[in-house]
Amino acid sequence: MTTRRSALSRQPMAIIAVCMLGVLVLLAVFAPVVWGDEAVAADPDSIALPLSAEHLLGTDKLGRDILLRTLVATRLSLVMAIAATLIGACIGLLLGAMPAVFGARAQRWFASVVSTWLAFPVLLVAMLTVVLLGPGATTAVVALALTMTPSFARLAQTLSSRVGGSEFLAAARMLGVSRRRQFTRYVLPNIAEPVIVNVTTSIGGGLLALSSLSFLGVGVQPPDFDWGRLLSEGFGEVYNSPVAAIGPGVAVVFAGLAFSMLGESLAAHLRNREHGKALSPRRLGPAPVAERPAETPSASATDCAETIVPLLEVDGLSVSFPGPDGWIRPVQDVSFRIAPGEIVGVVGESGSGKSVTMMSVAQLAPAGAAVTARRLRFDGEDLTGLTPAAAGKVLGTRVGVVFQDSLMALNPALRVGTQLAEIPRVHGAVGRRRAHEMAVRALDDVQIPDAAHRAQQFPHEFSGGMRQRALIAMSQIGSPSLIIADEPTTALDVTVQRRVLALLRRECAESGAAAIVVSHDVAVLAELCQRVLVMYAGRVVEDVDIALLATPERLAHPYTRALTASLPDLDTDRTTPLVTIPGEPPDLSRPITGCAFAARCAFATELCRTETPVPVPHRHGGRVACWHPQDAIAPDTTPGREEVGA
Ligand SMILES: Nc1ncnc2c1ncn2[C@@H]1O[C@H](COP(=O)(O)OP(=O)(O)OP(=O)(O)O)[C@@H](O)[C@H]1O
Repeated sequence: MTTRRSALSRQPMAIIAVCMLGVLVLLAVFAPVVWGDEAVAADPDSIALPLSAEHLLGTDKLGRDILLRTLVATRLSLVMAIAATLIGACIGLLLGAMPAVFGARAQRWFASVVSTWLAFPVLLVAMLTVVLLGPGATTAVVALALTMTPSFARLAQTLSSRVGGSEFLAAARMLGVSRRRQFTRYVLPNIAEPVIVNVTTSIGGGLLALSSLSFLGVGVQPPDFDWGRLLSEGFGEVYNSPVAAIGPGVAVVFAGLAFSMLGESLAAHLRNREHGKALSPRRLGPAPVAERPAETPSASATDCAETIVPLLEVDGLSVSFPGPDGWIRPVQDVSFRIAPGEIVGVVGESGSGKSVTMMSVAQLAPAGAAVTARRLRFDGEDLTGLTPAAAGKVLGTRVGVVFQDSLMALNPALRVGTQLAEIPRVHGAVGRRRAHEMAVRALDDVQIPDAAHRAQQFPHEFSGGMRQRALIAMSQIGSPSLIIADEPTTALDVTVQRRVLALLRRECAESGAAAIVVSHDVAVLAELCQRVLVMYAGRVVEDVDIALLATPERLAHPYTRALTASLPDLDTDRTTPLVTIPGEPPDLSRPITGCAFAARCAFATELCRTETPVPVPHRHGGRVACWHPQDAIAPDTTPGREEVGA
């Protein structure tokens, strides 16, 4: 709550809006008390006076001071606008959000009522109300509330439809939570914020609408007066005293602006909060770049396959996100190479930075990420220092990405075939018909039955496995040299997983594309990959031949050993509890001294707690970043490590 208040109080627009509202509230409370009598008492000696020092806005035809009347009218004008908006919002919320806790039939009925109501012209509703109730302040409030109700209902309907289909509400229903409680505890809190923002801005609009009604003579009736009434009277005298209409006019604009600005500030604040409570990068200073000890050769320079020109070469990749207390560093000094046609796995505990690393390589880092690298080369082209947009252009169709969540990765509003065809159309300047043929062929290639028909369908009409295959087809359609698959089978059941994996392997074999496959699943990687990068706390701690995962005693890093024992695979008995690695991964928002795994490692020494190990070539043929590698093949003779011992 403190954060929320302080974040809002940093917005200049919010400060101005609150000051303006403060003035209005003071006037609404005190003006009628202080100037109430003066504002209504006629003075025959001061009839229709022009502006003067005594009467800054002149007087009306009964000799009353127009400025004082404007100030006194603040209370009635605000109360009416707020009341009408709140009534409209409450009825709208009931109509729009209540159906979420009833069945689909009720939702359809309520949706029809709201749509019909929305179709009525606003003026017609207002006129009808006046005809039925007769002119007056109450009528104006009712008329305004009735015209506001359907738009609030539509907003609530849209917002609550997401909650209506949510699993937590379904669970509440199953638990027998009453409808009233479902509405107040489950639906309302989840739609409250945007509704509150809308109510605030609507009060500004309501003020204008009420003033118009009073101006037209169907709102507040004498002897009562609001700003609209005063405007109407002022316009009546516009030829004698043009300033008479200025006061109430300015008041309406002032109050309308105050509410609109407050609403906008609230909306901006909520938008910012969606992106986390992070400090702005400007306040945080430049993003940190991981230092490499001077005497250590670059990991990529000592990497395997020296003779092969790598397809992808990543050296010293670091990714940071602005956080509430400083930079969060989920990826630090990551280096690796991928040879053409090679399939490499990436494994590590949740939060170890696998996805952020690979998405950063593909120039798809999440918004707000600060990505730096000493070297980033793809297919002979140097991407170092390019903006993500420029690097993304270079990568074009040469990198295909298979995302984890196929439902989120596919555009729900476009047919699957159209989405696939978009790639050759945009990147290959291929004609519409040819691009569509390519899309159908790509779907057929990934064994989607009746591909021509399926291409016409929307993503929600596909099963999870089919969507994932469509994503693989999408990643292939541009004939990429590298596929980055981020947990491509996590959401699928075991049988479908195997089919999707076989497909991915076949696609890579046929096209000769290299692939990076991020997964929690050792079996997935074992079926696909030749090599695996093991990540811990944002660093690659071991780079090892996939075959060694089956023989943990030959793995060098204590973390890799613990991880292979803890990760489930396709054949894991899910009814028995999984082995867990004792301890917690480190907090990435704090600087880590030494090896990040030291606190959880049985072999850690003082050196591990003070010096960060970098990946160096190891006798198992890969690389390992550990002061005490554990493989039992031969005693550790790595220079500089003898004195530490295991
Ligand atoms: N948009 C973001 N803003 C701030 N921090 C982020 C953001 N995205 C990721 N992170 C940070 O990066 C860390 C690594 O995330 P990443 O998704 O790469 O982990 P992962 O190893 O792929 O985990 P998982 O296997 O659960 O997907 C996260 O724990 C989080 O702290």
